Amino acid sequence: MDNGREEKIQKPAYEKIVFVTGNAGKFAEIKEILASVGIEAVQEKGDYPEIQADDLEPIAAASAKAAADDLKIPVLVDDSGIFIKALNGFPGPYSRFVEDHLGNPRVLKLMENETNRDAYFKTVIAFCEPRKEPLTFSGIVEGKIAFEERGDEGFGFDPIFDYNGKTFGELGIEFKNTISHRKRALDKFIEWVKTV
Ligand SMILES: O=c1nc[nH]c2c1ncn2[C@H]1C[C@H](O)[C@@H](COP(=O)(O)OP(=O)(O)OP(=O)(O)O)O1
Ligand SMILES: [Mg+2]
Repeated sequence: MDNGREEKIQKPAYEKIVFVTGNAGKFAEIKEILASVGIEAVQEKGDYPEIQADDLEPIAAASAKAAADDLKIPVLVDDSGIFIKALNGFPGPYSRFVEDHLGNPRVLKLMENETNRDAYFKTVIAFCEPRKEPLTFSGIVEGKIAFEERGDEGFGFDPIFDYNGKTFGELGIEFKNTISHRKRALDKFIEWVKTV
């Protein structure tokens, strides 16, 4: 069996890749997901500008390009957010600002009189090589905004995101990593990286 070609298809082209993020919770999830397919993620805490846009793709792409050109190495970035239906998608691309300035209790307050609790998390993973154009891979997971914070695992909005009766804060990273927006986006990146 001549599997020079087969091996190229199966094996990720990158055994090690720099992931640019200042968020330890995000990085812990990413590290585990990539490790499961034999890719070592190394965290780079650089803080690159995040442009303003209505959705996450252009934000992730611009950050990845800025980081790759500055560091002069291929990089991954993750731009994520929570989109609440009753609030017309808010906070979406402003999720970080809302986490920092309002926090979960005040998001719950905004949702106090809302019967439609539907929400989704979305992650856009952007990959960029120096002086090349970025590629993006997205994933979402649907759930509901809980009525109170529950569970202390995870980070950010995890304690108010209810997935089939339990919050991500209660479910923990191991389960979250099987169905999350981040896992779904990374799976698309992993599929792509096996083909290059
Ligand atoms: O799975 C998640 N579970 C709960 N909360 C989450 C999740 N994923 C993102 N989040 C929150 C964190 C931050 O408040 C905002 C994303 O902002 P985002 O700019 O992507 O991340 P960040 O500023 O924390 O780290 P960095 O830009 O350095 O990667 O949504
Ligand atoms: Mg950020």
